[in-house]
Amino acid sequence: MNSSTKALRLENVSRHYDGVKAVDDVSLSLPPGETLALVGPNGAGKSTLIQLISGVASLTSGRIWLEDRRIDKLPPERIARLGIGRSFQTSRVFPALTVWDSVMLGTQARLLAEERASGRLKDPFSELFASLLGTASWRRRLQAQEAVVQDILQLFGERLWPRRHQPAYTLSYANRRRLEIARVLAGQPDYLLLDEPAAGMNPTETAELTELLLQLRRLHPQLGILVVEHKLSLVRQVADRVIVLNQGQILAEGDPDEALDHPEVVEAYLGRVRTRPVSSDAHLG
Ligand SMILES: Nc1ncnc2c1ncn2[C@@H]1O[C@H](COP(=O)(O)OP(=O)(O)OP(=O)(O)O)[C@@H](O)[C@H]1O
Repeated sequence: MNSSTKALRLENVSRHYDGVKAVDDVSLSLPPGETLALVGPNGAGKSTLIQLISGVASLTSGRIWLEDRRIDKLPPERIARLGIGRSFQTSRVFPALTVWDSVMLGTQARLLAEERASGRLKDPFSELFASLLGTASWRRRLQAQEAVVQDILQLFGERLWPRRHQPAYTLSYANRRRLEIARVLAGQPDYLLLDEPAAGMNPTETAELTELLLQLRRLHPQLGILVVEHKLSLVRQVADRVIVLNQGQILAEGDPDEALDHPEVVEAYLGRVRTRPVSSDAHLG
């Protein structure tokens, strides 16, 4: 979430699996500060696109850029250190770590990137000695990390803060999903990629998540968010722009109402042309 954020660009990106065109010649751009929602039926290629951007899957063809830097050949940890943080479709928290420690761990991505950029990257032994001796610089860094963790946990209201000393395995499903988002935010990414963050959440939890995303936008106006989501009430409230994927290709693009109510989109999902807008939480899957 630093001020020098650069645009994320996909140029003619494809990923094929044994003849299946999971993503087929997709070009898109996400500038800093924009929230872009990716919607489409099951199997449209949405998760694959997130896998490709985050380096978890490799491209069959095309290029991905962070401004003028090509990132599609980089491993996932390098991409994360460049400021692209992602959550997974199924929660990936470490069950035995406490909520606090899980989010603390998330602060490492940005820290490593900053130290590397400034040439102050510490080797593991000097790190260990600094922590054992409790040096002033080590204490300052710890305090800064703790302040980040506290701010992030408090974003989630009463959901995570009172549970900060509990191990993740004791959390409810919705809280584990919140924790995963908190851990990604702790890396202070410039881009946040969220894969179905509201999956499995009830309407109250979905409304809370919607409010959280709106609050994030207010607090971090430079943060670019790419959210894959089937729950259209959330999409309509948080997205500046929507891209509809179908069979790996872009079917429609525009502001939420324009894209979601496009007759071809409605027909692709519902098999008929509607005269009224797609209901707010129609499931496109
Ligand atoms: N690792 C893989 N190996 C083979 N096929 C894959 C792989 N990953 C994805 N696919 C195929 O690529 C297509 C797109 O899948 P993807 O998971 O990206 O869709 P999606 O839009 O995210 O769907 P959903 O909404 O159900 O999560 C599907 O046909 C899927 O079976």
